[in-house]
Amino acid sequence: MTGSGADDLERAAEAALRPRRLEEFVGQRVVRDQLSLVLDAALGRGSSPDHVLLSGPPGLGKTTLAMIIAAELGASLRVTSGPAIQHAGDLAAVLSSLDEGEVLFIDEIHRLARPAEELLYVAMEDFRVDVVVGKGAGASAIPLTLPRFTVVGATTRAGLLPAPLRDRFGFTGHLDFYSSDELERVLVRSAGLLGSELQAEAASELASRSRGTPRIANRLLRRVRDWAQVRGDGSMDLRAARAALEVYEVDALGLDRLDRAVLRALCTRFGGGPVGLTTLAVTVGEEPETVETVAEPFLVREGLIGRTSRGRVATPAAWAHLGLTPPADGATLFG
Ligand SMILES: Nc1ncnc2c1ncn2[C@@H]1O[C@H](COP(=O)(O)OP(=O)(O)OP(=O)(O)O)[C@@H](O)[C@H]1O
Repeated sequence: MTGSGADDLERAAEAALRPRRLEEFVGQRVVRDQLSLVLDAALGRGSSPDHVLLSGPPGLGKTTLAMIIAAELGASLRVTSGPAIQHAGDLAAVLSSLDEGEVLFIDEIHRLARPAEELLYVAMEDFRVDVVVGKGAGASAIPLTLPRFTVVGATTRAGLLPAPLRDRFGFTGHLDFYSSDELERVLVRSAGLLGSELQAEAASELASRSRGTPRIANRLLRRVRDWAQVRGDGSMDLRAARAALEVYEVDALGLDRLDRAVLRALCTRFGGGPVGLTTLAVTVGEEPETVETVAEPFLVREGLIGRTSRGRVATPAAWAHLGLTPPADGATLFG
């Protein structure tokens, strides 16, 4: 199976488990409560809600919430992404095709090309796009009025959004990592949707090793189901969970191969740091953005990596987790 085929299967598997309504959405209590207020008020007024910006590391539920927003509003959802919109005309075409009350989801909104971003400012504020007709001196801008719509933007890099764009969102929700208890609830719910029973001890073990991320929890659940079916007796118990985690090299803290590669490079190649993101990424053979948005948020949250002005540094916990001894001169930033 080609890479894209495997990705399609993964996406289909994810879609089957995705919560459809706000009450099915586990955790993120503050964001859910705030969002519920915005949506209920808009529904009460019979109008479109303010534009919504959702930020946070990958796999925490931004896309899921965008779909839930449309479902709660009874509106259809249009999906696009920053990278898919290369020219202002691409965005103008999407915007001018929107119907009244539709929800436009723009994933990775921080990657919008500048001209498209500036067109979006006016569209979000005034529900208008200025369509340029003609070229050079004869060119003229014709204002095209748009129906009311709601933009839901998602980003893993909120800091990259220019203030004029960020200011046009009436509600901003930041999704943070989930607790083990919350991930257990995600896992039990997903197991039910898969028609399997996940034993409590197995749920707890998987939750503690899913890096605070529902996407990872669901992915590990499917791997445990595979193991139980192929090498076990079919039950998703603690034995199946631990065996599957072993096969997929997920350690006791929930670190996967990339996480450990980053920590090991930091400690063994750079003496614990400080080292720049790009240098670290090249050493582990990944793009800097992958290391920064996929691996680091969890490693920093777990107290294994520190981000300093001079670069990334390994904490004593990182050396201990890898079973390594820090440099004798104690030169690490953390004493
Ligand atoms: N709060 C939640 N409750 C239950 N399941 C969840 C929750 N959040 C996410 N999930 C599950 O995790 C999967 C990934 O979530 P989602 O695609 O929304 O993440 P994302 O933040 O948009 O990721 P990315 O930034 O990579 O696009 C979903 O398919 C969904 O099944």
